[in-house]
Amino acid sequence: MNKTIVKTENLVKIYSNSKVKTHALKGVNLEIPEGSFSCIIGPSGHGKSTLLHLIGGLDKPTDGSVFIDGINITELSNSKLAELRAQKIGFVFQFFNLLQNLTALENIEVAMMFKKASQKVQRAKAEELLALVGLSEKANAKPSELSGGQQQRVSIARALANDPDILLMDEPTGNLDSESEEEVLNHIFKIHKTGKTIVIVTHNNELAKKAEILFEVRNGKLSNQ
Ligand SMILES: Nc1ncnc2c1ncn2[C@@H]1O[C@H](COP(=O)(O)OP(=O)(O)OP(=O)(O)O)[C@@H](O)[C@H]1O
Repeated sequence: MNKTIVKTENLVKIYSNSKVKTHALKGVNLEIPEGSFSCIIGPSGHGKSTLLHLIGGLDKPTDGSVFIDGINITELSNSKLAELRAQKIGFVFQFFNLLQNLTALENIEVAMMFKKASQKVQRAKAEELLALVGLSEKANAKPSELSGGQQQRVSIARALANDPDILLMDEPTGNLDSESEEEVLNHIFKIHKTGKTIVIVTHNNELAKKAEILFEVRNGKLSNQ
């Protein structure tokens, strides 16, 4: 059994907007082993993205803790958290979030901005990652010149730029046709084989069937808790 790389303890998230309070997570405990492939499923609005964002340190819980590789990230300062996120976690979103004025290659290089490596080394790494997702010939294309599936493959390459241990994906195929979806999923499976821990929020039943671990979120709780 591999060591636990992600752990949550009694994770609670309440969004408070003026008069309305939404109890998005009501005490989630989970453990994810290093190198595993997990999916988070469940009905719309029940807390899946909230859980993923808290695991990745994109938002703070109202109560409870998130441990990444044994570090309680809920206790870190914002700058330490940003550092840990950059080193250990890659994110892929449904709508790609690429910078429109930059080429595919530059979008990947930007993610390495905070690294000390020379520009030459960063370019070589960006080229290697574009090749990994099968897009070497699109290095100089802007996002608007790429299909949805190709844009998502660039955003996966960008998420890998700092060689993170953990890849978190929020409905990575939610905006793709079935052909692009299959292509993107094949790249995700290939990346999993390199030893990365992968966690995907998805409504896609076929993808969920392939998960080694399935977490079902219902009404802010895991369905087995
Ligand atoms: N920033 C926010 N401010 C206030 N409420 C929020 C915010 N983000 C999410 N919520 C609320 O928290 C609850 C859980 O939302 P979340 O996005 O985690 O659900 P989800 O399961 O990922 O849904 P979907 O499958 O539709 O993406 C919902 O009631 C949602 O309206």
